[in-house]
Amino acid sequence: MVSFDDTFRRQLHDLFVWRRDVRRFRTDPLPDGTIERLIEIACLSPSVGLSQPWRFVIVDDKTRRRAVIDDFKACNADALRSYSGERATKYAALKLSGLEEAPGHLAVFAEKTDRIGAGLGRATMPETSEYSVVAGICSMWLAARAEGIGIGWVSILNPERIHGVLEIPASWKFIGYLCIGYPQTECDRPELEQAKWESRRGPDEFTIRR
Ligand SMILES: Cc1cc2c(cc1C)N(C[C@H](O)[C@H](O)[C@H](O)COP(=O)(O)O)c1[nH]c(=O)[nH]c(=O)c1N2
Repeated sequence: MVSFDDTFRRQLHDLFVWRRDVRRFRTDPLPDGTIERLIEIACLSPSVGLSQPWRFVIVDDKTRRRAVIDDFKACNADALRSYSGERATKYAALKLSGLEEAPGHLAVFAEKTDRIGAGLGRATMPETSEYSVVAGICSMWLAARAEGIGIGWVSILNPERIHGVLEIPASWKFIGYLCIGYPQTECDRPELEQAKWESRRGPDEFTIRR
């Protein structure tokens, strides 16, 4: 049996508050095996029917990394064009990926056709495969922060191009691209809040009763 005391619960709460989406990384390398260990933690996460649909691609190859960075730049330029006025000025000033500096790159996919789990829980909601993979990413995100490692999720990418760059099986669905490394700074507020793009709102705004 394992039990958790108040001290642990307070620390866990601090972990939730202090986990950040990190875009500003130090360039020093991660100790060998760090990403593999974070993947192990992700694999402890809940998944629909225990289907474990997560698929991880550690991207070390410089040419592929460069192609991902180029894709980010193209997608980010497109995104900027969708804003105008003050929003466009603000958007242009945001740093929305740490792809250039982060020592670790990890692409995450969902395999929706695998027989693991025998389809349990997915018949009416096939999207639960993707939800399961996101649950895995969240575990990894928190576990990393507990060791002072930052993760930044990059979604400003073209999934088809990422598939091509990484030569990924067609049945894997792209979920997200993670930058992993040591953060330059720590903060208890999202960077988008600090940049006055959006602010974190209270749960009352998102909760109803029936
Ligand atoms: C699915 C998904 C996709 C993205 C993100 C998150 C998630 C969950 N976030 C990070 C996002 O901006 C961030 O989580 C919020 O701003 C809240 O900040 P903290 O994570 O609390 O620091 C994110 N950030 C960024 O700079 N570039 C990106 O492309 C994305 N994409």
